[in-house]
Amino acid sequence: MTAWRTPANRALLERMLTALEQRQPDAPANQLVAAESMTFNWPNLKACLADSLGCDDETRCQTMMRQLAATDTPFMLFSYQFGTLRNQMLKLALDDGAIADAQRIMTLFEEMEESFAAIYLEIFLNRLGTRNHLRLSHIRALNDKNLLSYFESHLEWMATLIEATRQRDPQGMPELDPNHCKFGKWLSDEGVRLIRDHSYIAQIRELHEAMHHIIAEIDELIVQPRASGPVYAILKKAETYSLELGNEISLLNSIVIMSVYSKDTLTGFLSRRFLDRVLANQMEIAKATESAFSVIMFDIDHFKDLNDRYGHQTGDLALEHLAGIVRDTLRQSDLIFRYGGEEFLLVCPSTKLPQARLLAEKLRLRIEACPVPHDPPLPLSASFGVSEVAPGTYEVVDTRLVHEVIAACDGKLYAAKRGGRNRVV
Ligand SMILES: Nc1nc2c(ncn2[C@@H]2O[C@H](COP(=O)(O)OP(=O)(O)OP(=O)(O)O)[C@@H](O)[C@H]2O)c(=O)[nH]1
Repeated sequence: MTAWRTPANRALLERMLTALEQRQPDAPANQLVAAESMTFNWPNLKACLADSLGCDDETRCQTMMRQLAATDTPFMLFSYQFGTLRNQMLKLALDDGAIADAQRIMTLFEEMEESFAAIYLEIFLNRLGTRNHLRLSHIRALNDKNLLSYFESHLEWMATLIEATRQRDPQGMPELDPNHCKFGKWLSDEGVRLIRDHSYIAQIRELHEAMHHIIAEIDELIVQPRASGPVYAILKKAETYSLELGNEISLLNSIVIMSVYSKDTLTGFLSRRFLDRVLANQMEIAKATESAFSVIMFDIDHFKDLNDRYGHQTGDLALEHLAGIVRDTLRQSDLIFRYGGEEFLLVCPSTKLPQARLLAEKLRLRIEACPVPHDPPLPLSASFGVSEVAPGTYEVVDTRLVHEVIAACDGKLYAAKRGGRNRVV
Protein backbone atom coordinates (compact mmCIF):
# COMPACT_ATOMS: atom_id res chain seq x y z
CA MET A 1 0.00 0.00 0.00
CA THR A 2 1.25 3.49 -0.81
CA ALA A 3 1.85 5.79 2.19
CA TRP A 4 -0.96 8.16 1.29
CA ARG A 5 -3.40 5.28 1.73
CA THR A 6 -2.37 4.27 5.26
CA PRO A 7 -5.35 4.66 7.63
CA ALA A 8 -3.87 7.71 9.36
CA ASN A 9 -3.09 9.53 6.13
CA ARG A 10 -6.44 8.60 4.57
CA ALA A 11 -8.17 10.01 7.63
CA LEU A 12 -6.21 13.28 7.36
CA LEU A 13 -6.97 13.69 3.67
CA GLU A 14 -10.64 12.81 4.15
CA ARG A 15 -10.92 15.34 6.95
CA MET A 16 -9.33 18.01 4.78
CA LEU A 17 -11.57 17.22 1.82
CA THR A 18 -14.71 17.43 3.97
CA ALA A 19 -13.60 20.76 5.43
CA LEU A 20 -12.86 22.12 1.98
CA GLU A 21 -16.18 20.94 0.63
CA GLN A 22 -17.98 22.73 3.45
CA ARG A 23 -16.17 25.99 2.78
CA GLN A 24 -16.08 25.82 -0.99
CA PRO A 25 -18.46 23.35 -2.71
CA ASP A 26 -16.97 21.74 -5.77
CA ALA A 27 -17.69 22.53 -9.40
CA PRO A 28 -19.52 19.83 -11.39
CA ALA A 29 -17.48 16.78 -12.36
CA ASN A 30 -15.64 16.36 -15.65
CA GLN A 31 -15.87 19.88 -16.94
CA LEU A 32 -14.16 20.67 -20.21
CA VAL A 33 -11.35 23.17 -20.35
CA ALA A 34 -10.04 24.88 -23.50
CA ALA A 35 -6.29 25.36 -23.89
CA GLU A 36 -4.32 26.13 -27.03
CA SER A 37 -7.48 25.78 -29.14
CA MET A 38 -8.09 22.21 -27.88
CA THR A 39 -10.62 21.01 -25.38
CA PHE A 40 -9.53 18.74 -22.54
CA ASN A 41 -11.22 16.84 -19.80
CA TRP A 42 -10.95 18.70 -16.52
CA PRO A 43 -11.42 16.11 -13.81
CA ASN A 44 -13.12 16.81 -10.54
CA LEU A 45 -10.16 16.00 -8.36
CA LYS A 46 -11.77 16.46 -4.99
CA ALA A 47 -14.64 14.09 -5.75
CA CYS A 48 -12.25 11.60 -7.30
CA LEU A 49 -9.85 11.67 -4.39
CA ALA A 50 -12.70 11.40 -1.89
CA ASP A 51 -14.07 8.33 -3.71
CA SER A 52 -10.66 6.77 -3.92
CA LEU A 53 -9.95 7.29 -0.22
CA GLY A 54 -13.36 5.96 0.70
CA CYS A 55 -13.02 2.61 -1.09
CA ASP A 56 -10.62 -0.17 -0.37
CA ASP A 57 -8.79 -0.24 -3.64
CA GLU A 58 -7.09 2.67 -5.25
CA THR A 59 -8.44 2.21 -8.77
CA ARG A 60 -10.61 5.34 -8.92
CA CYS A 61 -7.70 7.77 -9.25
CA GLN A 62 -5.86 5.40 -11.53
CA THR A 63 -8.88 5.24 -13.81
CA MET A 64 -9.02 9.02 -13.87
CA MET A 65 -5.32 9.21 -14.83
CA ARG A 66 -5.80 6.62 -17.54
CA GLN A 67 -8.71 8.57 -18.97
CA LEU A 68 -6.73 11.81 -18.93
CA ALA A 69 -3.77 10.19 -20.65
CA ALA A 70 -6.02 8.49 -23.21
CA THR A 71 -7.56 11.83 -24.17
CA ASP A 72 -4.12 13.47 -24.42
CA THR A 73 -4.90 15.96 -21.67
CA PRO A 74 -1.53 17.56 -20.83
CA PHE A 75 -0.25 16.36 -17.46
CA MET A 76 0.53 20.00 -16.68
CA LEU A 77 -3.20 20.77 -16.52
CA PHE A 78 -3.73 17.99 -14.01
CA SER A 79 -0.66 19.03 -12.07
CA TYR A 80 -1.88 22.62 -11.88
CA GLN A 81 -5.27 21.59 -10.53
CA PHE A 82 -3.68 19.12 -8.15
CA GLY A 83 -1.33 21.84 -6.86
CA THR A 84 -4.30 24.14 -6.31
CA LEU A 85 -6.02 21.46 -4.23
CA ARG A 86 -2.84 20.95 -2.21
CA ASN A 87 -2.55 24.70 -1.56
CA GLN A 88 -6.16 24.89 -0.42
CA MET A 89 -5.52 22.08 2.07
CA LEU A 90 -2.28 23.67 3.25
CA LYS A 91 -4.02 26.97 3.84
CA LEU A 92 -6.71 25.22 5.82
CA ALA A 93 -4.15 23.42 7.99
CA LEU A 94 -2.06 26.55 8.51
CA ASP A 95 -5.14 28.65 9.35
CA ASP A 96 -5.80 26.14 12.11
CA GLY A 97 -2.16 26.28 13.19
CA ALA A 98 -1.70 22.57 12.37
CA ILE A 99 1.91 22.73 11.18
CA ALA A 100 2.50 18.97 11.39
CA ASP A 101 -0.60 18.33 9.25
CA ALA A 102 0.63 20.87 6.72
CA GLN A 103 3.98 19.08 6.48
CA ARG A 104 2.28 15.72 6.06
CA ILE A 105 0.02 17.15 3.35
CA MET A 106 3.08 18.41 1.46
CA THR A 107 4.72 14.98 1.54
CA LEU A 108 1.52 13.10 0.70
CA PHE A 109 0.78 15.30 -2.29
CA GLU A 110 4.31 14.83 -3.61
CA GLU A 111 3.91 11.10 -3.29
CA MET A 112 0.44 11.05 -4.85
CA GLU A 113 1.53 13.23 -7.76
CA GLU A 114 4.44 10.90 -8.48
CA SER A 115 2.26 7.79 -8.42
CA PHE A 116 -0.27 9.46 -10.77
CA ALA A 117 2.51 10.73 -13.03
CA ALA A 118 3.97 7.21 -13.22
CA ILE A 119 0.61 5.86 -14.48
CA TYR A 120 0.38 8.73 -16.93
CA LEU A 121 3.91 8.14 -18.18
CA GLU A 122 3.38 4.42 -18.65
CA ILE A 123 0.27 4.99 -20.78
CA PHE A 124 1.94 7.76 -22.73
CA LEU A 125 4.97 5.54 -23.45
CA ASN A 126 2.72 2.78 -24.79
CA ARG A 127 0.81 5.14 -27.02
CA LEU A 128 3.95 6.91 -28.20
CA GLY A 129 5.54 3.53 -28.99
CA THR A 130 2.55 2.60 -31.15
CA ARG A 131 2.48 5.96 -32.96
CA ASN A 132 6.22 5.85 -33.57
CA HIS A 133 5.97 2.32 -34.94
CA LEU A 134 3.19 3.39 -37.32
CA ARG A 135 5.27 6.33 -38.56
CA LEU A 136 8.19 3.97 -39.16
CA SER A 137 6.00 1.63 -41.18
CA HIS A 138 5.01 4.50 -43.52
CA ILE A 139 8.61 5.54 -44.04
CA ARG A 140 9.66 1.92 -44.61
CA ALA A 141 6.97 1.68 -47.31
CA LEU A 142 8.58 4.41 -49.45
CA ASN A 143 9.62 3.52 -53.00
CA ASP A 144 12.58 5.86 -52.85
CA LYS A 145 13.78 6.85 -49.44
CA ASN A 146 16.57 9.21 -50.41
CA LEU A 147 16.97 11.56 -47.43
CA LEU A 148 13.96 10.06 -45.69
CA SER A 149 16.29 7.30 -44.48
CA TYR A 150 17.51 9.96 -42.00
CA PHE A 151 13.97 10.36 -40.71
CA GLU A 152 13.71 6.58 -40.47
CA SER A 153 16.89 6.46 -38.36
CA HIS A 154 15.48 9.18 -36.07
CA LEU A 155 12.27 7.20 -35.63
CA GLU A 156 14.44 4.23 -34.66
CA TRP A 157 16.30 6.59 -32.32
CA MET A 158 12.92 7.49 -30.76
CA ALA A 159 12.04 3.79 -30.38
CA THR A 160 15.31 3.26 -28.45
CA LEU A 161 14.57 6.30 -26.29
CA ILE A 162 11.09 5.00 -25.50
CA GLU A 163 12.43 1.57 -24.54
CA ALA A 164 15.29 2.93 -22.39
CA THR A 165 12.82 5.21 -20.57
CA ARG A 166 10.44 2.31 -20.03
CA GLN A 167 13.29 0.27 -18.55
CA ARG A 168 14.72 3.31 -16.71
CA ASP A 169 18.04 2.38 -18.23
CA PRO A 170 20.49 5.24 -18.97
CA GLN A 171 22.88 2.75 -20.64
CA GLY A 172 20.24 1.90 -23.25
CA MET A 173 19.77 5.53 -24.39
CA PRO A 174 20.31 6.38 -28.08
CA GLU A 175 23.08 8.68 -29.44
CA LEU A 176 23.41 12.04 -27.70
CA ASP A 177 25.90 13.75 -29.99
CA PRO A 178 24.18 15.15 -33.13
CA ASN A 179 27.53 15.22 -34.95
CA HIS A 180 27.91 11.45 -34.59
CA CYS A 181 24.63 11.01 -36.39
CA LYS A 182 24.77 10.50 -40.17
CA PHE A 183 22.18 13.21 -40.75
CA GLY A 184 24.30 15.71 -38.76
CA LYS A 185 27.24 14.90 -41.05
CA TRP A 186 25.08 15.16 -44.19
CA LEU A 187 23.78 18.56 -43.08
CA SER A 188 27.26 20.04 -42.62
CA ASP A 189 28.52 18.58 -45.86
CA GLU A 190 26.11 17.94 -48.77
CA GLY A 191 23.29 19.91 -47.14
CA VAL A 192 25.32 23.12 -47.23
CA ARG A 193 26.07 22.56 -50.92
CA LEU A 194 22.47 21.75 -51.84
CA ILE A 195 20.53 24.43 -49.99
CA ARG A 196 20.83 28.01 -51.13
CA ASP A 197 19.51 29.52 -47.91
CA HIS A 198 22.11 29.02 -45.17
CA SER A 199 19.88 30.37 -42.41
CA TYR A 200 17.53 27.51 -43.28
CA ILE A 201 20.37 25.01 -42.74
CA ALA A 202 21.14 26.67 -39.39
CA GLN A 203 17.49 26.34 -38.39
CA ILE A 204 17.42 22.62 -39.18
CA ARG A 205 20.75 22.09 -37.43
CA GLU A 206 19.34 23.75 -34.31
CA LEU A 207 16.25 21.53 -34.37
CA HIS A 208 18.38 18.41 -34.90
CA GLU A 209 20.69 19.34 -32.02
CA ALA A 210 17.77 20.10 -29.71
CA MET A 211 16.34 16.67 -30.45
CA HIS A 212 19.61 14.85 -29.64
CA HIS A 213 20.14 16.92 -26.49
CA ILE A 214 16.94 15.48 -25.08
CA ILE A 215 19.14 12.54 -24.05
CA ALA A 216 21.25 14.78 -21.79
CA GLU A 217 18.08 15.93 -20.06
CA ILE A 218 16.47 12.56 -19.70
CA ASP A 219 19.14 10.03 -18.75
CA GLU A 220 19.85 11.69 -15.40
CA LEU A 221 16.18 12.14 -14.64
CA ILE A 222 15.02 8.58 -15.20
CA VAL A 223 17.12 7.22 -12.35
CA GLN A 224 15.79 9.79 -9.89
CA PRO A 225 12.75 9.15 -7.74
CA ARG A 226 9.67 11.31 -8.34
CA ALA A 227 10.61 12.27 -11.87
CA SER A 228 7.75 10.77 -13.88
CA GLY A 229 6.10 14.17 -14.54
CA PRO A 230 9.26 15.83 -15.93
CA VAL A 231 10.15 12.67 -17.90
CA TYR A 232 6.69 12.73 -19.50
CA ALA A 233 7.14 16.43 -20.42
CA ILE A 234 10.54 15.72 -22.03
CA LEU A 235 9.19 12.81 -24.05
CA LYS A 236 6.35 14.96 -25.34
CA LYS A 237 8.97 17.49 -26.45
CA ALA A 238 10.97 14.68 -28.11
CA GLU A 239 7.90 13.61 -30.09
CA THR A 240 7.28 17.17 -31.27
CA TYR A 241 10.93 17.51 -32.35
CA SER A 242 10.76 14.18 -34.13
CA LEU A 243 7.75 15.25 -36.21
CA GLU A 244 9.26 18.65 -36.96
CA LEU A 245 12.50 17.01 -38.03
CA GLY A 246 10.54 14.59 -40.24
CA ASN A 247 8.88 17.56 -41.91
CA GLU A 248 12.16 19.34 -42.51
CA ILE A 249 13.80 16.19 -43.87
CA SER A 250 10.83 15.73 -46.20
CA LEU A 251 11.32 19.29 -47.52
CA LEU A 252 15.06 18.67 -47.98
CA ASN A 253 14.18 15.46 -49.76
CA SER A 254 12.04 17.37 -52.23
CA ILE A 255 14.97 19.67 -52.96
CA VAL A 256 17.07 16.59 -53.70
CA ILE A 257 14.36 15.20 -56.01
CA MET A 258 14.16 18.53 -57.86
CA SER A 259 17.91 18.61 -58.29
CA VAL A 260 18.66 15.01 -59.30
CA TYR A 261 15.62 13.56 -61.12
CA SER A 262 15.57 13.99 -64.88
CA LYS A 263 13.73 16.95 -66.28
CA ASP A 264 11.64 18.10 -69.20
CA THR A 265 14.08 19.93 -71.50
CA LEU A 266 11.88 22.93 -72.36
CA THR A 267 10.74 23.95 -68.86
CA GLY A 268 13.32 22.27 -66.60
CA PHE A 269 10.50 20.76 -64.53
CA LEU A 270 10.17 17.11 -63.49
CA SER A 271 8.74 14.89 -66.15
CA ARG A 272 5.36 13.31 -65.62
CA ARG A 273 6.71 9.77 -65.48
CA PHE A 274 7.88 10.33 -61.88
CA LEU A 275 4.60 11.80 -60.73
CA ASP A 276 2.83 8.66 -59.44
CA ARG A 277 5.92 7.59 -57.54
CA VAL A 278 6.65 10.98 -56.00
CA LEU A 279 3.02 11.55 -55.06
CA ALA A 280 2.67 8.10 -53.47
CA ASN A 281 5.83 8.83 -51.45
CA GLN A 282 4.50 12.21 -50.40
CA MET A 283 1.32 10.55 -49.16
CA GLU A 284 3.35 8.11 -47.01
CA ILE A 285 5.48 11.01 -45.71
CA ALA A 286 2.33 12.99 -44.83
CA LYS A 287 1.17 9.99 -42.78
CA ALA A 288 4.53 9.62 -41.05
CA THR A 289 4.90 13.33 -40.23
CA GLU A 290 1.18 13.90 -39.61
CA SER A 291 1.17 16.93 -41.86
CA ALA A 292 -1.04 17.74 -44.82
CA PHE A 293 0.36 18.71 -48.20
CA SER A 294 -1.24 20.33 -51.24
CA VAL A 295 -1.41 19.74 -54.94
CA ILE A 296 -1.89 22.57 -57.44
CA MET A 297 -2.66 21.99 -61.12
CA PHE A 298 -2.61 24.86 -63.57
CA ASP A 299 -2.96 25.34 -67.26
CA ILE A 300 -2.30 28.33 -69.55
CA ASP A 301 -5.51 29.90 -70.88
CA HIS A 302 -6.22 29.90 -74.64
CA PHE A 303 -2.74 28.64 -75.42
CA LYS A 304 -3.91 27.19 -78.71
CA ASP A 305 -4.80 30.71 -79.92
CA LEU A 306 -1.30 31.94 -79.09
CA ASN A 307 0.27 29.04 -80.99
CA ASP A 308 -2.06 29.50 -83.94
CA ARG A 309 -1.44 33.24 -84.13
CA TYR A 310 2.30 33.53 -83.43
CA GLY A 311 3.60 30.06 -84.20
CA HIS A 312 4.85 27.10 -82.21
CA GLN A 313 8.25 28.65 -81.48
CA THR A 314 6.64 31.65 -79.81
CA GLY A 315 4.46 29.17 -77.90
CA ASP A 316 7.63 27.46 -76.67
CA LEU A 317 9.07 30.83 -75.66
CA ALA A 318 5.90 31.53 -73.67
CA LEU A 319 6.28 28.17 -71.87
CA GLU A 320 9.90 28.93 -70.97
CA HIS A 321 8.89 32.39 -69.76
CA LEU A 322 6.14 30.89 -67.60
CA ALA A 323 8.55 28.29 -66.20
CA GLY A 324 10.85 31.11 -65.07
CA ILE A 325 8.00 32.85 -63.23
CA VAL A 326 6.98 29.60 -61.52
CA ARG A 327 10.54 28.82 -60.46
CA ASP A 328 11.06 32.33 -59.06
CA THR A 329 7.82 32.20 -57.10
CA LEU A 330 8.08 28.76 -55.50
CA ARG A 331 10.13 27.33 -52.67
CA GLN A 332 13.16 25.23 -53.48
CA SER A 333 11.27 22.31 -51.91
CA ASP A 334 8.15 22.50 -54.08
CA LEU A 335 7.99 19.73 -56.64
CA ILE A 336 7.07 21.00 -60.10
CA PHE A 337 5.96 18.62 -62.87
CA ARG A 338 5.19 19.31 -66.49
CA TYR A 339 1.97 17.35 -66.55
CA GLY A 340 0.92 17.94 -70.15
CA GLY A 341 1.75 20.37 -72.97
CA GLU A 342 0.77 23.57 -71.17
CA GLU A 343 -0.44 21.97 -67.97
CA PHE A 344 1.62 21.82 -64.75
CA LEU A 345 1.31 20.13 -61.40
CA LEU A 346 2.89 21.29 -58.16
CA VAL A 347 3.29 19.17 -55.07
CA CYS A 348 3.80 21.44 -52.04
CA PRO A 349 4.97 19.46 -48.97
CA SER A 350 3.80 20.60 -45.53
CA THR A 351 1.36 23.09 -47.05
CA LYS A 352 -2.30 23.31 -46.07
CA LEU A 353 -5.11 24.43 -48.37
CA PRO A 354 -5.25 28.16 -47.41
CA GLN A 355 -1.48 28.57 -47.91
CA ALA A 356 -1.65 26.63 -51.19
CA ARG A 357 -4.51 28.86 -52.42
CA LEU A 358 -2.47 31.95 -51.56
CA LEU A 359 0.48 30.52 -53.45
CA ALA A 360 -1.68 29.75 -56.49
CA GLU A 361 -3.12 33.29 -56.37
CA LYS A 362 0.39 34.75 -56.17
CA LEU A 363 1.41 32.73 -59.23
CA ARG A 364 -1.75 33.73 -61.09
CA LEU A 365 -1.12 37.44 -60.44
CA ARG A 366 2.54 37.21 -61.47
CA ILE A 367 1.72 35.40 -64.70
CA GLU A 368 -0.91 38.01 -65.50
CA ALA A 369 1.47 40.87 -64.68
CA CYS A 370 4.43 39.59 -66.76
CA PRO A 371 3.69 39.34 -70.50
CA VAL A 372 5.96 37.20 -72.65
CA PRO A 373 8.81 39.41 -73.98
CA HIS A 374 7.90 39.63 -77.68
CA ASP A 375 6.97 42.27 -80.18
CA PRO A 376 4.21 42.95 -79.27
CA PRO A 377 4.47 41.68 -75.63
CA LEU A 378 2.09 38.76 -75.23
CA PRO A 379 -0.11 38.72 -72.14
CA LEU A 380 -0.63 35.32 -70.49
CA SER A 381 -3.05 34.02 -67.94
CA ALA A 382 -3.56 30.65 -66.28
CA SER A 383 -6.29 28.81 -64.37
CA PHE A 384 -5.60 26.89 -61.15
CA GLY A 385 -7.10 23.98 -59.23
CA VAL A 386 -5.92 23.46 -55.63
CA SER A 387 -6.52 20.44 -53.36
CA GLU A 388 -5.22 19.49 -49.94
CA VAL A 389 -4.22 15.93 -49.11
CA ALA A 390 -4.77 15.40 -45.37
CA PRO A 391 -3.16 12.30 -43.80
CA GLY A 392 -6.28 11.52 -41.75
CA THR A 393 -8.36 10.94 -44.89
CA TYR A 394 -6.65 7.72 -46.06
CA GLU A 395 -5.00 4.61 -44.68
CA VAL A 396 -3.24 2.60 -47.36
CA VAL A 397 -1.49 4.36 -50.22
CA ASP A 398 -1.93 2.74 -53.65
CA THR A 399 -2.02 3.79 -57.30
CA ARG A 400 -5.80 4.16 -57.28
CA LEU A 401 -5.60 6.64 -54.40
CA VAL A 402 -2.81 8.58 -56.10
CA HIS A 403 -4.93 8.87 -59.25
CA GLU A 404 -7.90 10.02 -57.18
CA VAL A 405 -5.79 12.86 -55.76
CA ILE A 406 -4.79 13.96 -59.26
CA ALA A 407 -8.36 13.62 -60.55
CA ALA A 408 -9.74 15.73 -57.66
CA CYS A 409 -7.28 18.50 -58.43
CA ASP A 410 -7.93 18.24 -62.17
CA GLY A 411 -11.66 18.61 -61.40
CA LYS A 412 -10.93 21.91 -59.62
CA LEU A 413 -8.83 23.13 -62.56
CA TYR A 414 -11.68 22.25 -64.90
CA ALA A 415 -14.05 24.25 -62.67
CA ALA A 416 -11.67 27.24 -62.88
CA LYS A 417 -11.72 27.01 -66.68
CA ARG A 418 -15.49 26.72 -66.76
CA GLY A 419 -15.84 29.59 -64.30
CA GLY A 420 -14.21 32.00 -66.79
CA ARG A 421 -10.42 31.18 -66.61
CA ASN A 422 -7.63 33.25 -64.97
CA ARG A 423 -8.75 32.19 -61.50
CA VAL A 424 -8.02 29.84 -58.59
CA VAL A 425 -10.55 27.22 -57.47
N1 LIG B 1 4.29 25.70 -78.40
C1 LIG B 1 3.91 24.63 -77.74
N2 LIG B 1 2.60 24.33 -77.70
C2 LIG B 1 2.20 23.25 -77.04
C3 LIG B 1 3.12 22.42 -76.34
N3 LIG B 1 2.42 21.42 -75.76
C4 LIG B 1 1.09 21.63 -76.06
N4 LIG B 1 0.96 22.73 -76.82
C5 LIG B 1 -0.25 23.31 -77.38
O1 LIG B 1 -1.09 23.85 -76.37
C6 LIG B 1 -2.41 23.94 -76.89
C7 LIG B 1 -3.40 23.53 -75.83
O2 LIG B 1 -4.68 23.74 -76.34
P1 LIG B 1 -5.99 23.44 -75.56
O3 LIG B 1 -5.86 22.15 -74.81
O4 LIG B 1 -7.14 23.60 -76.52
O5 LIG B 1 -6.06 24.57 -74.46
P2 LIG B 1 -6.12 26.12 -74.55
O6 LIG B 1 -6.11 26.64 -75.95
O7 LIG B 1 -5.01 26.63 -73.68
O8 LIG B 1 -7.53 26.42 -73.91
P3 LIG B 1 -7.94 26.43 -72.39
O9 LIG B 1 -6.96 25.58 -71.64
O10 LIG B 1 -9.28 25.86 -72.37
O11 LIG B 1 -7.89 27.83 -71.95
C8 LIG B 1 -2.46 23.01 -78.12
O12 LIG B 1 -2.53 23.83 -79.26
C9 LIG B 1 -1.11 22.28 -78.07
O13 LIG B 1 -0.60 22.03 -79.41
C10 LIG B 1 4.49 22.77 -76.44
O14 LIG B 1 5.38 22.10 -75.87
N5 LIG B 1 4.84 23.87 -77.11
